[in-house]
Amino acid sequence: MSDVSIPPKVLEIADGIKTMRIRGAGKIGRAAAEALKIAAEEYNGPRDSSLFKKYIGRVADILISTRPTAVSLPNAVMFVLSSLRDQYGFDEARSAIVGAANRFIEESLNAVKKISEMGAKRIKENSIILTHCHSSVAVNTITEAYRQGKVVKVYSTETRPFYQGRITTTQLLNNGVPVVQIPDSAVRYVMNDVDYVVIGADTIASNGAVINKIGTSQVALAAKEARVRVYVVAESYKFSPITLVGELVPIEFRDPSEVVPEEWLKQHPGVKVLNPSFDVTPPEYIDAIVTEVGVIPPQSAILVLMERLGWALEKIKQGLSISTIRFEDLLE
Ligand SMILES: O=P(O)(O)OC[C@H]1O[C@H](OP(=O)(O)O)[C@H](O)[C@@H]1O
Repeated sequence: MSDVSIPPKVLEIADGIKTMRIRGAGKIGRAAAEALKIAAEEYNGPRDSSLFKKYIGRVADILISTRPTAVSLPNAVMFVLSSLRDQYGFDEARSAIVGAANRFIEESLNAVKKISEMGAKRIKENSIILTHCHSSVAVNTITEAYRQGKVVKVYSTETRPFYQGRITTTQLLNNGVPVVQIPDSAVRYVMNDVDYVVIGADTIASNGAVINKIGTSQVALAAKEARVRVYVVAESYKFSPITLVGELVPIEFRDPSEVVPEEWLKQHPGVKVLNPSFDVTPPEYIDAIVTEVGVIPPQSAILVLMERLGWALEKIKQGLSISTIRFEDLLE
């Protein structure tokens, strides 16, 4: 069965996520849904539902293994796969995957729009905002607040080592928003000037802790010291069901060459480099999380999990853990 080949476009998406050509938690989730859709449409094996499900499971496993931290990835995959029913024949199974993938992508884009509108409402006139890394939800929220005439300036951190902050800076600039690029180390220096920190999230734990780009917790610490409000803008599929049963969110560590050039490392062979991609900001450092289902205090994260990801909780209760799951074995 493993002979049924996986379409090159699907492998290209998986590689794009791994190498961060495709990045940003929401985009990763939508790309995974798109990949499952392509895999279903271009399946060229026998028209047998159990072989098809096993093949889709194999694709799901490849997608999930690309990056570990953003829960939007496994949540998107689980959303699409949970459309399969035991009694489905081949055609039904194939169209269930395509339909669910389309639904995920559409609902995801709608959620981003809704959050931007709700988030912009929380910003007062004449505000100075600081953002960290590149979150498409944060960029949309800030842009919407700017269109409503509320934003006078945005500080955008460069976000070493991958410099996603430069994407934020150029996107805001293209949207007409006055933006100032700062190095990450200047966050505390400017914080007394700032009215709001607006950031995205890769994963939100059931206790309201936010896992976001490395450096976020330092930004939140500086904001707390200066009594600046911190808003997290994130879709409900960024809430992690496995954290409800005590599992930790895995933090991704990336290659040392993102931090220092390989040439420099060769010249200094004794130097060890640590390159964590994400950190954890505790709920006490966050004023509100803006989701498409409402604005909540971080301590209410569990309610979003119950309301939006009840289907995933059912699977977890049955003993499934997304971090150890192999969809290929499951979908026989
Ligand atoms: O979904 P949106 O809001 O676009 O992004 C959410 C988060 O995803 C990004 O991770 P990476 O750059 O893929 O490591 C950043 O940490 C960003 O805050």
